Amino acid sequence: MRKLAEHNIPLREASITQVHSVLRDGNPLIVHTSMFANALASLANPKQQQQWVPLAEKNRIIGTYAQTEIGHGTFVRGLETTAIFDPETKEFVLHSPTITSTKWWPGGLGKTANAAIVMAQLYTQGKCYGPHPFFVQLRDFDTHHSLPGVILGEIGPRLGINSQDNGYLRFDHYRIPRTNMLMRHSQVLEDGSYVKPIHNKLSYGTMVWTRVAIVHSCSKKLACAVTIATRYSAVRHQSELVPGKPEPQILEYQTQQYKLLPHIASVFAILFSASSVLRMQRNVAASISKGNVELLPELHILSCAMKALSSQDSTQGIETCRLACGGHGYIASSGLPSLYTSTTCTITYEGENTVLLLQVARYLIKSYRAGLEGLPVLPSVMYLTAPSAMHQSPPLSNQALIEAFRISSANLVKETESRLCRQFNLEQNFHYAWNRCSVALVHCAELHSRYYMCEKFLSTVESIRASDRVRSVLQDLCRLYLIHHITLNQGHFLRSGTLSGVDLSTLEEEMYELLAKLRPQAVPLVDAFDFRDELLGSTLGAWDGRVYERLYEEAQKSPLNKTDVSKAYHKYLQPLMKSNL
Ligand SMILES: CCCCC/C=C\C/C=C\C/C=C\C/C=C\CCCC(=O)SCCNC(=O)CCNC(=O)[C@H](O)C(C)(C)COP(=O)(O)OP(=O)(O)OC[C@H]1O[C@@H](n2cnc3c(N)ncnc32)[C@H](O)[C@@H]1OP(=O)(O)O
Ligand SMILES: Cc1cc2nc3c(=O)[nH]c(=O)nc-3n(C[C@H](O)[C@H](O)[C@H](O)COP(=O)(O)OP(=O)(O)OC[C@H]3O[C@@H](n4cnc5c(N)ncnc54)[C@H](O)[C@@H]3O)c2cc1C
Repeated sequence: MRKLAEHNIPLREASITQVHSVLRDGNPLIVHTSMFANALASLANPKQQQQWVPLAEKNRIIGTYAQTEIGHGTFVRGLETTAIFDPETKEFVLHSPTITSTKWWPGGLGKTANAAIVMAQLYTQGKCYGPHPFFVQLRDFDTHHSLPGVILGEIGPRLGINSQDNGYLRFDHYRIPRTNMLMRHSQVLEDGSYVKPIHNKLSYGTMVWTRVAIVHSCSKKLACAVTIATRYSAVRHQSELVPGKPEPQILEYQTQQYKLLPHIASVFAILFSASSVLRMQRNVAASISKGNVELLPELHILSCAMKALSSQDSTQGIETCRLACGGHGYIASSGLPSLYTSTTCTITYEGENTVLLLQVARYLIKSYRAGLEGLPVLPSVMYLTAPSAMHQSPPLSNQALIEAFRISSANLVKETESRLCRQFNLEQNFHYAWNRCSVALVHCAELHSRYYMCEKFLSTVESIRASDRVRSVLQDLCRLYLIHHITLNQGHFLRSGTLSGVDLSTLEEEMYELLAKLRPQAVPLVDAFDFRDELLGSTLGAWDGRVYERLYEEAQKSPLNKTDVSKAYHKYLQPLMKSNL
């Protein structure tokens, strides 16, 4: 927190800096500095901001974002916590009517936070207006005791991020002033009348913002993992490449290069996509403050798409890096296990990936249908019904590969939409038909999202200001990324007829050449991420390459090594040895 102040970084931007990486296994303040700060900035009106932001900036108020309940995470409209307006006292009464309405998961909620943005079903004048955000004090600001009517606790150990206190929360007819409803977009007036927002999903804004922050953080996490695994692969010698010759660095094996280099490329692909979504988010935020919400759906879809892809790619990439380090990848001091456990949760939180991809698919199908009818569609999906430009680029050039992605994605959407129509004719119910097509719909969303990421990677590399040599390495990396993802998705390209079997063999051949060409760049590329050793926190990935010494030194710190003979020997082992069992 001192570093944030020193560098003049506003609280709500902390999560897209490296500050949180210092505490890699999560920390109790992360939701305070990210979602809570953002919710105040984007959902509170100016008066409320004056009241709470300075206190949050000074960490007098420490907040969390309490939305998910035991019974509902994905289906936000199904939340059960109620906030009923009482016009007599001009207060909202917060209540948790059922076990399933218990708030569950919020980071920092268990022991750290003394306040929360609570999402609850708003009732006024006898009508329910759906989930709305409320500023709620949970603990006394001086004693930190939970307040009467607030029942709080921690949910217990998790797969990872155990340095955070994820919590539960229940309300027993707990009263808060009317003015604690975050009123930037919708309001309840003193007489209880409800004022609608200009777009009914504006109260979901903090989720959109966090999804964008997650994309950024995923590129950092993956960058840490590839740095560790690549440096280690340059230090580690194993087996014989040529019988009788010295053991080579494991990075010499093509299979090892295939494990690492595509993920180094992926760091850039995610990072460039994150920058592009972040730019869009800033534009949309500026438009919203002028009352224009036209681009909000596009931002929602893009942030869902990029959050889903980047969390999946970084999680898989980190696991591949861990496996690429053999046995030493399994030891905690390698840093890889905690990178994995603190990244795999990004697949689930802030919108479970399948669910987010289905949001993207819904948008693709709607846009495809609108395009067919000649109705206006937003730029990112115009290609679904726009004529192909395949023939204009030299065969298998980068541009041709991007076009192949675009056409294959459009083709898949077209095919899936027909399937949806057929299914609808059978079922006579759109929702059942949708469910019967949902695996294919997720594939549509994945291919579209991959197309976007490839396109961003290529366009950024083409426009980046860099020396010719640096640009040439990035171009090779980008080419590797494109080919790698084409080979992983080859079925789609064959089905759309954009690439032939021969094309795919040619590309595969080129990929193997690229692996060899990029091998000497692997260490410089990860060194260029410029992580300090303290930040990587890895015995395998430190700058100086003293892997074995560091592993040995770290082992000395094991509490079991404090004494030669452990207490357990006297208590359990010796009796067992003497028992003749
Ligand atoms: C946080 C910083 C990250 C940095 C991390 C760094 C290090 C990591 C280390 C440790 C960190 C550990 C933890 C801390 C980090 C983060 C904590 C995570 C916090 C949470 O985990 S916090 C809870 C998040 N919980 C969700 O994420 C719920 C997901 N569930 C939903 O989000 C919705 O429920 C949805 C969208 C599934 C359905 O919603 P629905 O049922 O209401 O809507 P419906 O499907 O009917 O759609 C009607 C029309 O609204 C449109 N629409 C929907 N949403 C929109 C939006 N936002 N903007 C504009 N339009 C939108 C549709 O596109 C459609 O449009 P159309 O009609 O035109 O088709
Ligand atoms: C580490 C961590 C930190 C978190 N921090 C917070 C926090 O700070 N604040 C907060 O409010 N919440 C937080 N959460 C909760 C998180 O946002 C939810 O867990 C997440 O949104 C998923 O919801 P769920 O758990 O209800 O899963 P579910 O929705 O029950 O998902 C279970 C399965 O059902 C499937 N499914 C659900 N709906 C559909 C559908 N419509 N179509 C197809 N398949 C579907 C999913 O794909 C998944 O396979 C956190 C969670 C974790 C793990």
